[in-house]
Amino acid sequence: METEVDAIEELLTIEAEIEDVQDQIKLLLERQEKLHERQSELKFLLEAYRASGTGNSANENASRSSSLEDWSGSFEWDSQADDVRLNIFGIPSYRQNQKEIINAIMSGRDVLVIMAAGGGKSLCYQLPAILRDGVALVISPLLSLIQDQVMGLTALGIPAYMLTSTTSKENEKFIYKALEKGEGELKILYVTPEKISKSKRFMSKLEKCHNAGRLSLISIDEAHCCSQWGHDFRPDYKSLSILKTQFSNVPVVALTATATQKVQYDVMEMLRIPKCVKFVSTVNRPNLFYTVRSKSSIGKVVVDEIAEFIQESYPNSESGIVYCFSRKECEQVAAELRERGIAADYYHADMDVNAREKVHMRWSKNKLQVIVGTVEIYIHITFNTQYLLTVRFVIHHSLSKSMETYYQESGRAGRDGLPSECVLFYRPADVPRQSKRQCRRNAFFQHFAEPLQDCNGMCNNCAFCSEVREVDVSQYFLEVWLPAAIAYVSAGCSLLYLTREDLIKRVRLLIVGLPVPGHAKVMVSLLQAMQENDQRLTMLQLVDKMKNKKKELGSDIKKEEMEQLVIQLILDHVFKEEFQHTAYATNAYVTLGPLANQVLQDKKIVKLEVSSKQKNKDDSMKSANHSLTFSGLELKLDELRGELSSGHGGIFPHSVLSSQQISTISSLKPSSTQEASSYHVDMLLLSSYSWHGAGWNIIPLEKIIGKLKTEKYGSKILDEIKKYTDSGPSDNGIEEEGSENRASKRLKTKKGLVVIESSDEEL
Ligand SMILES: Nc1ncnc2c1ncn2[C@@H]1O[C@H](COP(=O)(O)OP(=O)(O)OP(=O)(O)O)[C@@H](O)[C@H]1O
Ligand SMILES: [Mg+2]
Repeated sequence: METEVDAIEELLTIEAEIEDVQDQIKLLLERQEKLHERQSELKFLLEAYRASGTGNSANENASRSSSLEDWSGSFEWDSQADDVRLNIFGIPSYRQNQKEIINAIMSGRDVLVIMAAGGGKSLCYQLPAILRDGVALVISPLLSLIQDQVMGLTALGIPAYMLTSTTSKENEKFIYKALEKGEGELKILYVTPEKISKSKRFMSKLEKCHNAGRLSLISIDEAHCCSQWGHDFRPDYKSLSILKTQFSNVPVVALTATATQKVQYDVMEMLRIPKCVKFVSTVNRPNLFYTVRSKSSIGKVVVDEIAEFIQESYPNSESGIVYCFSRKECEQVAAELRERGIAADYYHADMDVNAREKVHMRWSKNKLQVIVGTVEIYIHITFNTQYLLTVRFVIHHSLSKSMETYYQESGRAGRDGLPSECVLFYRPADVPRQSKRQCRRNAFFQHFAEPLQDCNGMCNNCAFCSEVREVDVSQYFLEVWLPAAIAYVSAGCSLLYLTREDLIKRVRLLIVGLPVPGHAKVMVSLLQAMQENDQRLTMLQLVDKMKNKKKELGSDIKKEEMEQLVIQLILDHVFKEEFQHTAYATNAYVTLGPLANQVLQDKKIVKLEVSSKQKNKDDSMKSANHSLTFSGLELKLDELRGELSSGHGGIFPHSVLSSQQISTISSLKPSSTQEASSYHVDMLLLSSYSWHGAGWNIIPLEKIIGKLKTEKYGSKILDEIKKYTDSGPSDNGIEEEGSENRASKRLKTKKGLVVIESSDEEL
């Protein structure tokens, strides 16, 4: 005879099984979505092949086999490349894929590079540009980016020029002569895409350069601008297709930090490089700590929290960016941050050039700690990237327009590879899309179709557990479910004659009490009714309409919870989002999804996750304080690079010594400029973080910063080290650590599970 306990047990088993089935459905739906996406990409690609007449199996085979080629082996230019890398660029070792990309370009192949922001894409084309004979043409979307690159290269003694509206007549003459006649020293020439599409004169000079065999390579930076599917489509990038047509034997290198599969195909098609070798590095930025915080609906409270976060985490005025939704909001937030004692100013497209330049200057001289910018298109690249190298935190006061944009914007933090933070203030009302309670960086992996990687506790969900209570909103609250089931069984109903499905149905009917359907069902019915009347609703409109259903619901549910419910329904495929793009905005509508009927027919349980401990989030924010500050010798070297940069025509301090180089020098404390022993120093450098301290000062400075910088600044740097070491050990008597080590140790001890060990990414 079945007892009450048996029935409850069986009920629980069924519940678990149903959940399991639902999870599987969810996975299958996700898979279906991916397959659809891939299907449309392939169709698109085939069309493109047919249109450009390049679609034949030989090409496809060539493209496929290219990915099998080994680009990491030995090549004749290896030692020359190593020499340029270290002695001109001052870079001690390659990062992931850099060597392979350089080898492919040097072999004359077209290349597509997808590499994270700050991953080191520039070196991939700049190094071959130096090694190959002739002039390399670089197309970059913005003047400020171009100025930034040319200034950096000039500081390294590389003959780089730009041909833009700001180029002097004298330089223009020099450039044209160099292109036409090969006179003068010109290795890298930067232009905007408009130069290609609009200047016949330039194109004819370029043709002459090519005819004389002097066009060494063509590099297209921020290549996602080619694609209408990308977040920064630039019509002028379309005209770049002419380059491969006209200069078919010159290798084309397309580089971008963000490109979904669709965008990648678009870029290949647009630039006519179907046989290119593709290098996709992970989107992961292991040095960035991601936090999502709930955002108060009261503006002042949000600014209070931002100010408190900055002051507590970055007391030494480390730089950061705050992104806001509108220009007005930018100005307001900047003013409110100033009122709270933070050196902040706004930066947006409506400002005149002088005002913007002023902000640049104050920022570069460390007079401004925070730039408040708009999340509008281009902001992430309009700002001179050299200033961004030492950005320690990026705060989103408002959500970005898309995942790509968020990745780009937040990726402005920690471009020097050192620990940095990205904080997103989120209200469900901002946009109906949110990652579930899962690892924050998984959202990137999923979006860019990359296999999941370990977060290493570098986001607030993985680093700090928070208590989550699940509430069943499909019918009625979970708390009512079991007691009612027990009551039903106790009432003496014989359940033995019922099928499992019947059992569930009946128990549900009893719990629901028929006239009181759950919130999820009411919401789905409401949306269905609206759709039947051809009306579209945004999330806010839907939530608003739900307020009128209070009677039907029989209980109160807060607006925020209602918003959260919409999101949960989207995640559960009960609803789906539909985006409508206009020139100025993207409208997001909520529509019925594939599982809507399941809810209407009481076949699907919707559980709402309600965080019961807000405090955890706040604690996590405080614990996430792992700001990077210089101390001891690092501070001295930081001051020295400031002096040297202003003494060398106002170049960026970073061009003299990068923060990583400062860190390495402070750890290794070299005592000579040149090598005196036959150690395999590269190996030592790779492991320097664990071996720093007494005894390793046999490593010459030249091996850390390269010949060129050593010649220019070596004696001053060694003087500084000597002065510092002669003045005795630090006050507290503890062996000094590199800032990176301090930061990672702090992370380790505070959170118990965060590991940022030195890796091949870090030196
Ligand atoms: N192998 C390396 N080791 C150390 N630092 C490197 C290495 N390669 C590049 N860098 C440095 O990393 C920083 C970022 O490089 P770069 O500007 O090329 O990034 P990017 O990939 O073009 O990023 P973005 O998408 O933001 O333009 C620069 O300071 C560069 O000198
Ligand atoms: Mg770049």
